[in-house]
Amino acid sequence: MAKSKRGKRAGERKHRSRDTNDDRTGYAEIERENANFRAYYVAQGIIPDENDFQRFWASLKEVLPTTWRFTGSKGHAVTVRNTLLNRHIPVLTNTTFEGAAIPAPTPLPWYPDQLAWQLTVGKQVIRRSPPFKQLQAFLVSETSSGNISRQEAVSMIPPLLMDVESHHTVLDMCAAPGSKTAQLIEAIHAGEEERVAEASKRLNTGDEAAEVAGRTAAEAALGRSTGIVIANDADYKRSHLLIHQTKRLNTPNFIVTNYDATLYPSLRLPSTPARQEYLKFDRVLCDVPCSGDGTVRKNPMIWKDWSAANGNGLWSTQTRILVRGLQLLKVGGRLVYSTCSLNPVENEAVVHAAIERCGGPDAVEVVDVSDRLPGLVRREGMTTWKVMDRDGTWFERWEDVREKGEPYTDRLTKGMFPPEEKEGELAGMLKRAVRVYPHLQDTGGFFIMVLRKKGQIKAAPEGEVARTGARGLKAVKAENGDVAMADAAEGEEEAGKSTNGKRALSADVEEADVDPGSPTKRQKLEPESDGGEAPTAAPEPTPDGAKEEQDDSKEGQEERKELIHKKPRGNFNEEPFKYLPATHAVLDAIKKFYALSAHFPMANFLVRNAEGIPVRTIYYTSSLARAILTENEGRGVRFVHCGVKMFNRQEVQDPEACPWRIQNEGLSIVEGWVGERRVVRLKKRETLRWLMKELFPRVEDCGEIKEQVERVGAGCCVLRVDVEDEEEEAKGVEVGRLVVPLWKSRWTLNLMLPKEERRAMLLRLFDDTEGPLDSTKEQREADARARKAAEAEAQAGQDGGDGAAPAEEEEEE
Ligand SMILES: C[S@@+](CC[C@H](N)C(=O)[O-])C[C@H]1O[C@@H](n2cnc3c(N)ncnc32)[C@H](O)[C@@H]1O
Repeated sequence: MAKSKRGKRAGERKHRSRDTNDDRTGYAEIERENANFRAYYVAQGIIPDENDFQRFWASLKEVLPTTWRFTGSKGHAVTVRNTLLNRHIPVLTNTTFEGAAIPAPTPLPWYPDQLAWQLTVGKQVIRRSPPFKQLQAFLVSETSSGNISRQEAVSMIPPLLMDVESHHTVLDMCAAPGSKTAQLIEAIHAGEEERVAEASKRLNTGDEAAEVAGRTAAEAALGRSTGIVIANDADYKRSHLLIHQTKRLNTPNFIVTNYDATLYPSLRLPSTPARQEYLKFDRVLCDVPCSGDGTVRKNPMIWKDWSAANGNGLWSTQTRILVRGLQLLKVGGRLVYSTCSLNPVENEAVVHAAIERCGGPDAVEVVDVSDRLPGLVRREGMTTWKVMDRDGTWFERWEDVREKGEPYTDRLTKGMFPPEEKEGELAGMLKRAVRVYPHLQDTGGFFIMVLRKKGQIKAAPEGEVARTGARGLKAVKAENGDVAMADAAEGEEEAGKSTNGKRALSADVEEADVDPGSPTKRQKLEPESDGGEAPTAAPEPTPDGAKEEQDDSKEGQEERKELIHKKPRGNFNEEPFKYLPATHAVLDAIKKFYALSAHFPMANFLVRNAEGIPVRTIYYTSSLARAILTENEGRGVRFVHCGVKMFNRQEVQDPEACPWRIQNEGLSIVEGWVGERRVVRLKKRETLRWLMKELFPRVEDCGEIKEQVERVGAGCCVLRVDVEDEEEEAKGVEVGRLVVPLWKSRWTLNLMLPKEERRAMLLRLFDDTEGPLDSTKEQREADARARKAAEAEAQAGQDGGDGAAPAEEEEEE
């Protein structure tokens, strides 16, 4: 039995050989071996059993399976997943290629609801086997419409261990490109569809008494999530990747910032005159920059570039990010620290040092997650390891480094070493880490540790100077094509600079004086240790540091003055976020036209210009996002993004039509609150197919919805699709419940869907591989004739023509 399993596996491998799978230019030539890399991990004893190590080492040379997640709200993700399950999997099962059995995709056993999958066949098979080709077309189409996200399996683990709830404040400190951020956003919105449906039924039937007592935020009464995800990245350009990655999630509970996470500022919240409140987080993710050697299967360049110095050089930044994360965490809150590195110096050593700096196990504990994610094969954390200097000298204890003196004391630091008490509480806690090795279940390598803050912390200064900083930081390709930063020239930096000064990697640091309670000021207060003395405790930044905000010295007053009307400095070019008054005339007109429910929070709309004028686009944010943006306005905070496009201005000639059309992005937020008079209901599958297929279908051909669209009149309305087709559903093709903005011109209709989404839906729901039809010439001519007739009518003193239908695809701002 075991033999036949191995045989099959070998067959699979045959199809995943580098020749067929690895098409990336030049990668095939890279030698997949590095004696130093191997010797390092043998010496570290990360996998003590020799045979096990051999398997581990061999697996690093294998090409990684393709893995993906179904994304978006759970209901939607499940609908798209069902197409894979019901339409593709039956055909793919028992497929052969050149006489060998080809494995169908399988769900990752530990990922909830079968929403993450892996495929182990090579590209050649995919290209040449018809069922796999069809699968590929499905994956490509759903990826381009944002329903599928390609993500490394192991990279999906950290957000699952964060236990995010809908009211949580969540900080993702090193977030770009944002695959984990997307999972955190999904977690914030989990269960929302059901809650909103229930609230909408309750409030729209006038049962206002049923508004939940004690829940003050407008969202809570509407069933919407009240939490927020703040995603941050030090790299300004990469912070924009976060906007792209999360675009299809259309969340108003989301802010992107651009800071060096070691210096992340305390953000203000609405306060009383007596006390300034600051934002603290229920959940923090520190998915820190790392050497990335766990991603070597995907990034073969690591075979060439690997060096122990990479890991040593990152220890200081990683530790400082983690300490800052713990400071920003609420007491009782949960922080996940993760890397795609196998190196204990970047993993257990960082957590160990950070916990010690924050007051030890009494203040911060490691959470035992061994019973979580059943099906995920893992190994426990390490409690002993050694540190290797870049010249190859190994050290078992910090004392040995001190004995040898320079240059080692310049390059290594005490915090890189394991706990002295091997049986102590901290060492015991380090075992609770989750180490995932590539050979355990055919993945990349990953490290995860879940921490809980037990009480207020006062972070001690860095006890030892990590003198491994470098002037230049070399980019190392890491997971998701991330650029992880590793030291290029370890030890080149002057002694001491990397502790209190900023590393080359740091974001524009000028903004650190945004908040008197920011870590920069704190660090200025921290005396530089000579490497052996007991560190003096430095207070945790605000809110405990709110006292500093009350500093009435001349210096303090000057500092506060400076904060007013400050602009973020450096390469930062973002328009301001200006909220519209709820009574703004434009909002009033919108409210009337769409007959918006009185419950909809009209105070949460913003525009992106300094004057606060609705020119082209109106965005919507959650109430908490509004509180954060407005409280920190003028403080120079580097906010990069917030808000979902809700209304776009459209030129219309019909005076009855509102020029502000609902955007597809914002529709799911507002649709439940749009009055019946601007709603059209569709029940037949064929009507939907036709509306998707035709770019400009004529009103007179609308069949079941003709009367309704004539009734709503010109402008934007909400199309509610609720198709019941048992026959198709039995074949696994669920339409589900859909809501789409529909533009009604005088003679034609236009479904306001982005092109890729329209294509993906045509393929998924109707097996249509051609995509939408441009309106036929005939139809254009008919439209032109109709327009002419309308003009003639207008001239004759009757109604004017209608505005041009908006383009099919939403334009970018
Ligand atoms: C491992 S990647 C993060 C991957 C991301 N969490 C995901 O799942 O898509 C590390 C990120 O940290 C950023 N980074 C590096 N140094 C940083 C710092 N000091 N503060 C904040 N971000 C930093 C890098 O630009 C990079 O995008």
